[in-house]
Amino acid sequence: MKDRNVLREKMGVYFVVGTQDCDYSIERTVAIVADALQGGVGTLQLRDKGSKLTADERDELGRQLQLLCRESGALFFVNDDVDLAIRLQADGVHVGQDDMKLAEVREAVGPNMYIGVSAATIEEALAAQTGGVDCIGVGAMYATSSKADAGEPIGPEGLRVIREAVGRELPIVGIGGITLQNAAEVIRAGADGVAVISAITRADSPSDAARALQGIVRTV
Ligand SMILES: Cc1ncc(COP(=O)(O)OP(=O)(O)O)c(N)n1
Ligand SMILES: Cc1nc(C(=O)O)sc1CCOP(=O)(O)O
Ligand SMILES: [Mg+2]
Repeated sequence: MKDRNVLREKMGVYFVVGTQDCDYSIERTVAIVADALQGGVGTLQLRDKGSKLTADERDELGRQLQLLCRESGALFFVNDDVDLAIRLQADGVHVGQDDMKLAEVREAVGPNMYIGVSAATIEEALAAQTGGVDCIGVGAMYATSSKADAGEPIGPEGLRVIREAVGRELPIVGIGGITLQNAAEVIRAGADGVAVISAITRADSPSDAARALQGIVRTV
């Protein structure tokens, strides 16, 4: 059953990943996720943008990652692919401004799946809130090399004005270029958590990186 407070808590360290972030290797992706979950990742999003996987391979990867999440008590989200989220009965699905519209996603997934939407402006965030979204991914916070079509960085000030506009109730994560060095200012600007790819996939130890991010989120 959906619970906004559980979602807010588990979004503290939100790990977004696909094989394209892990040398296009399914085994490496699974190993990095397993290690990162040990470090305290509370939400995992499968974001497969590589198109190098067959549909069956993507489903199987999703199943493996979902099982790891269940074992560690983390939430499992699917990016973009609403049908995959439904097939796996994921905890949540994330869509951007150019993906399936929020109302259609809700119609497709029903009332019990979390829906996250991307927002870079107050207008986008308020439209998502009015449409009944469960959480927002705000970005790009900083320059990122993990998403070729990320927009201009909005920085902590961009997130702060979105937080002011939507109020305290709606869970928000910052995303895009977030590192151990700048995560604190994202939380201080009003985010409930940080969504990252490279801060974990490129760390020597994914679990240590996740643990360090969790420490920052909890103490700021
Ligand atoms: C938590 C979170 N926030 C934002 C995004 C970006 O979604 P989108 O704008 O649809 O871009 P793609 O990820 O699909 O390239 C996200 N995935 N997760
Ligand atoms: C998936 C994604 N969405 C973004 C947005 O701005 O909406 S930025 C981004 C990539 C995040 O990767 P990294 O932590 O390595 O910068
Ligand atoms: Mg998308």
